[in-house]
Amino acid sequence: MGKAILETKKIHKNYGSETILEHISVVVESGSMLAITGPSGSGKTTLLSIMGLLQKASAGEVLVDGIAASQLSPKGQAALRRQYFGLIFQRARLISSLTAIENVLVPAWLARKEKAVVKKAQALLAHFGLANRMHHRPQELSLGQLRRVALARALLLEPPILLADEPTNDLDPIMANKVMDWLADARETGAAVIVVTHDPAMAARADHVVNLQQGRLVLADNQHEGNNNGG
Ligand SMILES: Nc1ncnc2c1ncn2[C@@H]1O[C@H](COP(=O)(O)OP(=O)(O)OP(=O)(O)O)[C@@H](O)[C@H]1O
Repeated sequence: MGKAILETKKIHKNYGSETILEHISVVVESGSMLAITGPSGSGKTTLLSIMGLLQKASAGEVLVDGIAASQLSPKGQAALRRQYFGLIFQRARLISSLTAIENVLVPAWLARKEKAVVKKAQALLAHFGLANRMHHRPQELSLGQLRRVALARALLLEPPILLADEPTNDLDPIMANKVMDWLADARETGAAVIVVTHDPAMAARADHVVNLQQGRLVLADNQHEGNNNGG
C-alpha cells in the first residue's frame, strides 16, 4: 500500500449561492488509480482542478504529500504544482507558437532538465502515434492528437501525481487503450493517478471509483478483489 500522496479534507465549493461541491474528503495513495465518475455538471472537473491547485476551494484543505496547500503563497503553490503534478485537462492549452515536441518539453525547460529528456519526449510522441507530427504546431493537429501531446507533456517528468480529465475522449479505441496502458504504467511505477471519466473501460481499470452526484461523493466500489483499503 502506498503513502497518502494527495488528500482532500471537507472540500466545499460554491459560486455565489450555488453549491458545486460539498464535503469532499478523499485520500489517494501513491501507486493507485482513482476514477471520478458522475453525470455532466456534477462537479468532477471542478474537483480535479481543486486537487491540482488550479482553483481554490471555498472551504476545506488539499494536502499534497502532507503539505497543506492553502497555507502556501501563490508562488509556493505553483512550485508544489510543478513538483508534484502532471495535468491532462480538457482545456489545457498547448502553446500555439511551439511545435508538438517543444510543447512536450515545456515542463522540462521549467525544471532545466530538457537535455536529459529530449529522447524520451520523442519516444513518448512516437509511442502515441505522433512520430510524424512532432514538428507540427497545435493548430495543425486534430483534437485526439492534441490530447496525446498533452498526455506526453504530463508524463515526461514522471510526476508523483497525474490528474487527467477524460483522457480517452476524442481517441479511437486502440489509442484509448494505449493511453489507459500508459496511465496504468505510471501507476505501476508509483504514481497516483486520478482520472475523471465517462468511459467504463477506464473506470474498470481503477483501484477505486467514486461517483459525484450534484457535488456530493458517493463511494461506488473497489474494482480489485482483495484490495480493501477503501479510504
Ligand atoms: N466559473 C464558474 N462559475 C459558475 N459556475 C461554474 C463555474 N465553473 C463551473 N461551474 C458550474 O459548476 C458545475 C460543475 O461543473 P464541472 O465542470 O465541475 O462539472 P463536470 O462534472 O466536470 O461536468 P462534465 O462531465 O460536463 O464535464 C456546473 O453546474 C457548472 O456550470
